[in-house]
Amino acid sequence: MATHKLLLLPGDGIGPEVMREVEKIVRWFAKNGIGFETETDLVGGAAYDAHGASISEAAMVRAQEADAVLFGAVGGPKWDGVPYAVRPEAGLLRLRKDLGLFANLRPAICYPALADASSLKREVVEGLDIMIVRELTGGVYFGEPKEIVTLEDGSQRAVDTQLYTTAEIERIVRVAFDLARKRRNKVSSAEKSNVMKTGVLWRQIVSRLHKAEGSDLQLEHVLADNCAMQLVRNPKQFDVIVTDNLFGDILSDIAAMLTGSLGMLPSASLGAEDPKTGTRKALYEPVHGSAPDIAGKGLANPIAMIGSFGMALRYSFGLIEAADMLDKAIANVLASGTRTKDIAAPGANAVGTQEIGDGIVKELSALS
Ligand SMILES: NC(=O)c1ccc[n+]([C@@H]2O[C@H](COP(=O)([O-])OP(=O)(O)OC[C@H]3O[C@@H](n4cnc5c(N)ncnc54)[C@H](O)[C@@H]3O)[C@@H](O)[C@H]2O)c1
Ligand SMILES: CC(C)[C@H](C(=O)O)[C@@H](O)C(=O)O
Ligand SMILES: [Mg+2]
Repeated sequence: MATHKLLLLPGDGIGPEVMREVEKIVRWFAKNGIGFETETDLVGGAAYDAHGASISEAAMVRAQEADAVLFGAVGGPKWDGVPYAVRPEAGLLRLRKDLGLFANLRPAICYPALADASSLKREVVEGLDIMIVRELTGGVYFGEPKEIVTLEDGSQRAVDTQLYTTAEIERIVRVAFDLARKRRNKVSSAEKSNVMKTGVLWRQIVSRLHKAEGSDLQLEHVLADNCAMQLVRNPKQFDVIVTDNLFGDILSDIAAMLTGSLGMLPSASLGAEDPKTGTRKALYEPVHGSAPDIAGKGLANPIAMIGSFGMALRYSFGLIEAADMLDKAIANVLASGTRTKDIAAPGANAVGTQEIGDGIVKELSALS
């Protein structure tokens, strides 16, 4: 039996709570013929408290050596005063950058049972299945200079730099084109070419690549602010949305609410394929954060985290049947009315984090 090496980085707040539920799923698959070898390490505030850094060098080595990293969430008010370079979120940014995880796939799928849990009307979201492809290692998150400078008069000036190169744009657009070909053949490219030079370059490159390599696909350019509005007005017009790091961060939180809750959206962060081995570095994490307002109460929805493991089965291990089965198990649990508070109907009884994990394990057994 092949054994897949997983590094689990639960992190802070609800991170460890949702990771515990994934571990139940991993154990179920291990018992049923898909072997996983897991290691666990610290990241974020938990790593800062232990080592004074938001990820240790040893954990970075483990991440480089793993077949896939499962990441919970980092951050929280406890670390508000921590210096920028070692704040909890820096650990996540370092993992993305050092592992070269430039392609962040954030699927927003409205499960049939949740069409009434969305912020929007049932008919607007029923059957929704869109894929946001977010560039993850460039843009304003990493551009230099990035600093706060104190001026002569004692006042300060803060600078962040939005920077993109041709190569960075080309590789993320190719990921979006490839995904669209397996879906509904439509790509919407979101930027702000009306005010940003990076947006102008982005649009030029998307148009050029479309002509040269993607003429089988339908392409539209959409300004990012309009894209945000259209996601709320009529999200089903989209198939694949490709966008930069910051716009992708914001648009995916909007998309999450179309599916019922931020606790529903999984993600895959992928590196380039190694031509020799055909493998790629990968990290899987929910789109949500550490949710300090509900942490420690057993209320967190673990489906975004469990769905992220499903993406690992699909994208890192090519276990499509297992991934489909996990999706079906999630859909069945939701259809049975078992819901955490964030997706429960008003007035309906909600269950806790653990009941969702247990319910999904039970469904997996029923389906197998
Ligand atoms: N990938 C990450 O680790 C990540 C992502 C986003 C934010 N953060 C960090 O998390 C901290 C808190 O940020 P925030 O409050 O702005 O965003 P958040 O995503 O943690 O929470 C926003 C809201 O969504 C709710 N929510 C989030 N996940 C949920 C879940 N699984 N089930 C039910 N409800 C859920 C929270 O209760 C909260 O009301 C910050 O330090 C931020 O930097 C980390
Ligand atoms: C925690 C933070 C650095 C992160 C981001 O901004 O990319 C988060 O919001 C996300 O969506 O993954
Ligand atoms: Mg975000």
